[in-house]
This record gives sequence, C-alpha cells and structure tokens, in this order.
Amino acid sequence: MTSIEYDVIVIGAGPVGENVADRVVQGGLTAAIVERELVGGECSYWACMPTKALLRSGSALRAARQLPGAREAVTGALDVAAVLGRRDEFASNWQDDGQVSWLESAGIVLHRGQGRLAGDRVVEVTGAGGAVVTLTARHAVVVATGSSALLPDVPGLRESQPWTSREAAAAKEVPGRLVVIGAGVVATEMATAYSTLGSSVTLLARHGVLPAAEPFAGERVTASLREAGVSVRLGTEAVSVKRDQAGAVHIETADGERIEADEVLVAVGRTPNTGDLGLDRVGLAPGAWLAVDDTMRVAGGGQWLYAAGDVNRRALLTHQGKYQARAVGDVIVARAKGEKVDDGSWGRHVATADARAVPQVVFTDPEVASVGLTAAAAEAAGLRIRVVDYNLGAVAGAALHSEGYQGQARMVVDEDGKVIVGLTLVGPDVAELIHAATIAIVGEVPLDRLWHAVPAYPTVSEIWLRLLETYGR
Ligand SMILES: Cc1cc2nc3c(=O)[nH]c(=O)nc-3n(C[C@H](O)[C@H](O)[C@H](O)COP(=O)(O)OP(=O)(O)OC[C@H]3O[C@@H](n4cnc5c(N)ncnc54)[C@H](O)[C@@H]3O)c2cc1C
Ligand SMILES: NC(=O)c1ccc[n+]([C@@H]2O[C@H](COP(=O)([O-])OP(=O)(O)OC[C@H]3O[C@@H](n4cnc5c(N)ncnc54)[C@H](O)[C@@H]3O)[C@@H](O)[C@H]2O)c1
Repeated sequence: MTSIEYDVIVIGAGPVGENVADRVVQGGLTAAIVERELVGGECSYWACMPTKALLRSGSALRAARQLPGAREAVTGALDVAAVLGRRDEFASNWQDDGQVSWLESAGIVLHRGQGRLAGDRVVEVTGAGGAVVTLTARHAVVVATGSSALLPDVPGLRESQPWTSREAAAAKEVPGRLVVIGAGVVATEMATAYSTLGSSVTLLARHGVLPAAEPFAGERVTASLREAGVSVRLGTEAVSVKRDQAGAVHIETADGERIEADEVLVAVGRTPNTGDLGLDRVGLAPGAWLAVDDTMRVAGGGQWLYAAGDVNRRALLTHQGKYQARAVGDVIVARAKGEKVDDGSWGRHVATADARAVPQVVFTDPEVASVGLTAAAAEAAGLRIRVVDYNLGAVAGAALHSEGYQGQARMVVDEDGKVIVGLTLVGPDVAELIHAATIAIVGEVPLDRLWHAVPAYPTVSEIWLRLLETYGR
C-alpha cells in the first residue's frame, strides 16, 4: 500500500490542531491535518462560541435593566428565536467551509476521516466510505483530538438520552424544565443561559458550585442563580434517571427526592478522545489522557509523538491549547532543522504558563474571571501567601457601571517573592479586566513596581489600586 508523506501529521482539526499545523507550515515544513467531523472542532460548533452566543443577549439585557435611564427603554422580553438564530450564526450553521478554506489558504492538507496511529510516525485515515489512506510523518505526529463529555455511571442515565454540552450548545428549542447534573463551568453557564431563555432549571451540585474557584465565586453565582429562579441543590447528586414513554425524564437524587424534567444535562467533566486512536499500536493505553513534557512530547511515546490541547489535560481551554500549539509547532520546526531548543522556564518552546498563569472567564451572572492560583491552591503548593480581599462594588467605576454593582476581588500574594500568584474577580463585566492580572503574574511584576501602574479614573480597574492599598506599602 502506498503512503503519502508529510513532515508533520496532526490528528484533530480543532483550534489546537489547526494552530499546530499553521505554525509548522509557517516554519517551512509540510503538514497534513486529519479530521473526522467538522474542521474547527468542539470550540467552534458545540462549545465556546455557541454557548457564549447563548449567554450574551441575556447578559446585555440584565446590564440595561441595572441602569436607570436605559432600564426605562427596555420594554420587551428576551427574543428567544433571535438569540438562537444568532447562536446558529456563531456556530457557522454547523458548516465548516470557512475553516476548510482557511486550511487551504494556510497551505495545510486536509484528510477527512478517523485517524489512528498505526506504528512509528504512521497514521491511517479511515474515510466515511471505509477507504483507508496511509500517511507517514518525516518528523512528528501531533495528537490534538480533544475531549468529550463524561457520562457518569448513574443507573439509567445513558439510556435516558441525556443532553451533554453538545445538545445544550446546539438546541433548537428551549426545554420547559431542565435538570443539570454537575456545578462546574459548563453546568453554571448553561443553567444561566437556559434560565434566561425561559427554562425552569434545577442544578444538582454534588461538590458545591464552581468548586475549583475561590469560594466566594461559587457563593455569588449560587445566590444569583437562585435569585433568577434556578433551584440549586447543594450536596446532592442523581442516583437514577429514567425517561418515560411520553418523553419526560425522572431523576432521583441521593436525598430521596424525585424531580421530573423535559431534559437532563450532564456536565460533570470531560474524557479524552483517545479510545479509538490506535494508541495500543504505539505502546500506549487507549482511552487515557496523554501525559506530556513541557514541549508536549508524549510520555512513553516515541520522540516523534506529541499531544496538545484538551487531550493532554494540562488546561482544558481553547486559548491555553492554542498557546501549547504555538510552542509545539515551533519546537517541531526547531528539532527538524537541528536548531537549539529553548525549553527553559518561559522559553519559546515550552508552555510554562499552563502551571502558573491560566486565565479563565466563566460567563455566568456575575462573571467569574480568574488567573493563577486560588488561595487554597497556593497553600497546597507550599507557598507562603497573603490574601487580599476587596469589595469590587466599592470602586467609583463600579458605581458608575451600574446601579447596585456587586462584586468581589481577591489577590493572592507570594510573600517571599512579593509578587501576585493569583487573582479572582467576580462581578458584572469583569471578563475584560483579567488580562492585566495575567500580565502581572507572567511578568512577575514586583508589588513595588505595580504601584506605578496607575489605573484610569473612574474605571473598575481602580480595583488594582484598592488591592495594593489594602496590602500596604
Ligand atoms: C460547553 C463548553 C464551553 C466551553 N467554553 C469555553 C470557553 O468559553 N473558552 C475556552 O477557552 N474554552 C472553552 N471550552 C473548552 C474548549 O472547547 C476546549 O478547550 C477546546 O475545544 C479544546 O480544543 P482542542 O483542539 O484540543 O479539541 P477539540 O476542540 O475537541 O477538537 C478536537 C478535534 O479532533 C477531532 N478528532 C478527535 N479524534 C479524532 C480522530 N481519531 N481522528 C480524526 N479527528 C479526530 C474532533 O472531531 C475535533 O474536531 C468549552 C468547552 C465546553 C464543553
Ligand atoms: N468559559 C469557559 O472557559 C468554559 C466554559 C465551559 C467549559 N470550559 C472547560 O470545559 C471543561 C469541562 O467543563 P465541565 O463543567 O464539564 O467540567 P468541570 O471540571 O468544570 O466541572 C465538573 C463538575 O462536576 C462535578 N461532578 C463530577 N462528577 C459528578 C457527579 N457524578 N455528579 C455531580 N457532579 C459531579 C465536579 O465536582 C465538578 O465540579 C472545563 O475544564 C472547562 O475548563 C470552559
């Protein structure tokens, strides 16, 4: 059987795979990308973009209603059909022509089908009709196959055809009653979206709401969800699920309650897309997350095998996966050309920020924007820290932003280095504020110098000055 040769083969054309391929082509190598569904991946069609489109209109409406003068101009309710229509556009109507054209313009060859490793630097691609094409990589194979929703082992759940994040992101109708299992990022965002769109939502939070964030984030989001009419059940979980013949779903909880709903959304984390990837053909375990070194080389794989994005479990976020993609694309080019590899801390060919400065925005109401370590995580890492809290609603810019602005900020300072290692902001429109904190953490800007970074008056950014004043000089 003949094989087509490329310098680099990328399996998975999500945001991460696309960026890896682009980077290696820009570095002068040839690249092929293998995709079994839509070019653009989860983020474009079933995750980041459509879910944020579902949330945005409700958020804008709430903002207008919090402002005298603007409030009076809002006379109608949310136009659900228009929101869903705008979401469809943001999901490109689940067509990938635009991204396929981009691949062509970037000089990347697309092979459609299921990609499987079939030996050292060999990938077999099985197309829709069953035909198999064999590809060989001269330098590297990069696995960027992403992740899928995890379905917990709850009796009856799988048979009940639950919604996962995919159905929640792409739904054509808003269910009357929605039960959400889980209370992490997907669960809280989708509870916010669907309650705004008119569903009666119940959220089952086994481990608390947003348990990975600073505790006040979960508390504020819980309070606001409840104010919006969402029933948030803390410390409980689904123990059995059944869909009846009329289509209703019956959920039994650990505390013996029975809840009836039209749909049940499972949002309890992710599982790697490595079950059908031929990992056993290269000595690795199918179905496992792919552990990697800082240059994204797979532990226990050949020197030619890399993994980037969700599939390596370092940080399940598009921006962080694309950051890894830039590092891995460049390191493959450097190694192919025999150039020096810059793999020291914060070097060009490593993703140092994955461990120390990952920003994330949860688009709930209020928004939760964070970067770096929470106080609990910093303590667990053995750092000697000081925690500085400040009421975000007390800065002048917040009072101007909206009536009764409520928010909270926390800065975590490493007392030995006198630098910030974590910052969390909770409040309306804090999303756009977090990048300043990312720069302060990545740049390891000393607190003494931060006093000279003066926030403009009257903006919500004045929180920076208030946090410094509270810390003391
Ligand atoms: C509901 C939801 C909302 C989210 N919102 C945000 C957000 O607002 N911001 C953010 O930063 N992150 C968000 N995320 C996370 C983000 O979607 C992921 O981190 C991101 O999609 C990971 O990109 P990736 O390229 O690694 O994987 P994916 O986007 O999953 O792409 C992997 C691609 O590989 C393909 N593939 C898999 N196996 C094979 C195979 N064997 N052969 C061929 N092709 C294969 C898949 O079809 C897919 O196209 C969200 C996630 C969810 C679930
Ligand atoms: N705005 C964003 O950046 C954004 C939005 C959505 C998703 N994402 C990414 O997608 C990934 C997946 O999100 P997710 O919400 O599925 O995972 P997650 O890890 O954020 O939350 C899962 C939650 O489910 C809980 N849980 C686990 N098993 C459970 C069970 N059997 N019953 C009840 N609860 C259970 C966990 O305690 C956890 O709180 C995240 O890592 C996140 O980074 C990002």
